[in-house]
Amino acid sequence: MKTKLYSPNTSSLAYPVGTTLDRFIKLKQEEFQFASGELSQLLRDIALAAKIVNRETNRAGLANIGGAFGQTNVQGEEQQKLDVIANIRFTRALTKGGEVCAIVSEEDDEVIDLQNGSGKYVVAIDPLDGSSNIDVNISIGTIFSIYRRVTPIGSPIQPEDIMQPGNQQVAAGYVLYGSSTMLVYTTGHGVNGFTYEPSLGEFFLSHQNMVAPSDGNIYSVNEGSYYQFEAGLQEYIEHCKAKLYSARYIGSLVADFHRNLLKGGIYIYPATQKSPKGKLRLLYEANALSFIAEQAGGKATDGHGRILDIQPTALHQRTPLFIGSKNMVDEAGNFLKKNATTVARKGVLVQ
Ligand SMILES: O=P(O)(O)OC[C@H]1O[C@](O)(COP(=O)(O)O)[C@@H](O)[C@@H]1O
Ligand SMILES: [Mg+2]
Ligand SMILES: [Mg+2]
Repeated sequence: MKTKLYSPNTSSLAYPVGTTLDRFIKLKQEEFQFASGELSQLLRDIALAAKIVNRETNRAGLANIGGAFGQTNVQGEEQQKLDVIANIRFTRALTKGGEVCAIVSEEDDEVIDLQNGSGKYVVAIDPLDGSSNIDVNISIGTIFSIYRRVTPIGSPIQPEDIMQPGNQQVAAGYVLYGSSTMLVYTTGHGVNGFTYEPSLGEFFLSHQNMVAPSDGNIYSVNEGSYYQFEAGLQEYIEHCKAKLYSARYIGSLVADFHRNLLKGGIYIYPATQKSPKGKLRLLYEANALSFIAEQAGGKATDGHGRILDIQPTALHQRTPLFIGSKNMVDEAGNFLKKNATTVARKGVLVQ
């Protein structure tokens, strides 16, 4: 019997599979009559740094750049050597690129003011996400958000340039250093993914117009903290089990998010007794992925309201995150609403 080879239906795709990231960015820019090209260049700068971090990640075990750096960051978390290296690589690329005036990074206590009079953009970045997974060879990532500064270009940076809600992002993306390395981004016109071909040193369009399934059967939450979850969430998790959903949790937000974006599912990092505001950071983790989720037709909340509408009040602010397939995020929210007590049914008090 002859085997029928799988061939994707490419008739609805606007760009050929295999278009390079550079070319894609250029073609996209041409679609917007007044685009100046600076945002395009900024995306290229990020892609370049991602290639370098990809190389460092791949050789971490050989080049003595795995393991702890020996210091803690502003959130009191132990920095890994690769956290520091990735931070240097991305901030260097953004500084040299010339389009950025300020950077907020997980690894820096304060805003990095680049003193760049012509920089129009502010970038918030988690240079290396899931860093506890580096030394055990499990997928890690980078997450970035891009904002246009709101005060006049050339004037000193002001807090309102930095503390913008996620609904003001002009672009956001992530890099997944996984079984292959991918860059996924949005500029508010859908979501596209590019796979890195290391021998050619290029990202190629592989996932055009990504669409999040509106339903799914994967739930991703650190169930080790179950006894610290509020009652409504405990009930939602039991509902997932009753429905025989699959539990999948890598412990790298980018990887967990990416899987659920492709397959359908929900990722939850809720408030716990240990972390009453959750663990994830609004500015450089939740906002970017929420923008991407919405652009792909998914949803992101803090369990109650839209992540992208949260007005930040602190640079390293944390937020609970419920993100992924729209119907699943809605359903989880309904469980929280139905049982609004913050007391766990089994276990301890959350607040
Ligand atoms: O171990 P936990 O508490 O489940 O936390 C896992 C979460 O923490 C993070 O690792 C935080 O990211 P960083 O590595 O950038 O600090 C997320 O990627 C991940 O989803
Ligand atoms: Mg992170
Ligand atoms: Mg990090």
